[in-house]
Amino acid sequence: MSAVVFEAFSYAYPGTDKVLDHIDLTVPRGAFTVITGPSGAGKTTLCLAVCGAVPHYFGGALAGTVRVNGGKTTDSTMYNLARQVGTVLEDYESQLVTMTVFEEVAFSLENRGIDEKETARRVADALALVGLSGFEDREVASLSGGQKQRLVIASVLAAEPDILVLDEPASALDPQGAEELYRLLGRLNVEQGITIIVSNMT
Ligand SMILES: Nc1ncnc2c1ncn2[C@@H]1O[C@H](COP(=O)(O)OP(=O)(O)OP(=O)(O)O)[C@@H](O)[C@H]1O
Repeated sequence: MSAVVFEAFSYAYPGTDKVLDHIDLTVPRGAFTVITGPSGAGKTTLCLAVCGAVPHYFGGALAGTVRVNGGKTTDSTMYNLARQVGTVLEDYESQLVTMTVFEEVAFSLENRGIDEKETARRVADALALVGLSGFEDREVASLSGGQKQRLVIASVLAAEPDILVLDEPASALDPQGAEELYRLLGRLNVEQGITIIVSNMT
């Protein structure tokens, strides 16, 4: 079974013309896929379709289907999809909701009723994966932009998704930061077997 399959998928936001028109795309399990296109091409919308925000959050009109791990996104909830798909928005700072690094990664786990011991294990593992071990007590506001982005990646990894979607993750990074980010994503792909989908401006 493929990780993500778009089948003749078209989509318009409420009140707009089609933003995506008849997309056919198969992302095999374990792939590292880069979606490129100019500004306004629909890269963000495509990312939002994988995590289910399109159409669950935005509404709008659609045709065709998007399947994640075989199931249609429209048959699932965003909550259930979040366990399968970790999403890092281009404006990743908007995903940060707590004071400290530990709380940030623990937040969604505690909301799901995962016990303290398992939460501590997952937080430690996720922070280690992104190179933020030892940052647990740091205030989120004190981190650099790149560190904040890695914290968001750790927060979504703590849910142990098998697919990671990142919308233009390098857009706010300098060349060295972008290289480090892609090295991290490569490790997550090769060592953790996570399917990666990244959008990137051409
Ligand atoms: N919430 C929304 N409501 C209405 N139209 C939208 C919304 N979000 C995006 N659009 C429109 O959908 C089209 C595709 O936008 P999208 O953000 O997916 O493109 P993009 O390729 O990610 O662009 P960029 O590289 O500039 O971020 C654009 O014409 C945009 O104006």
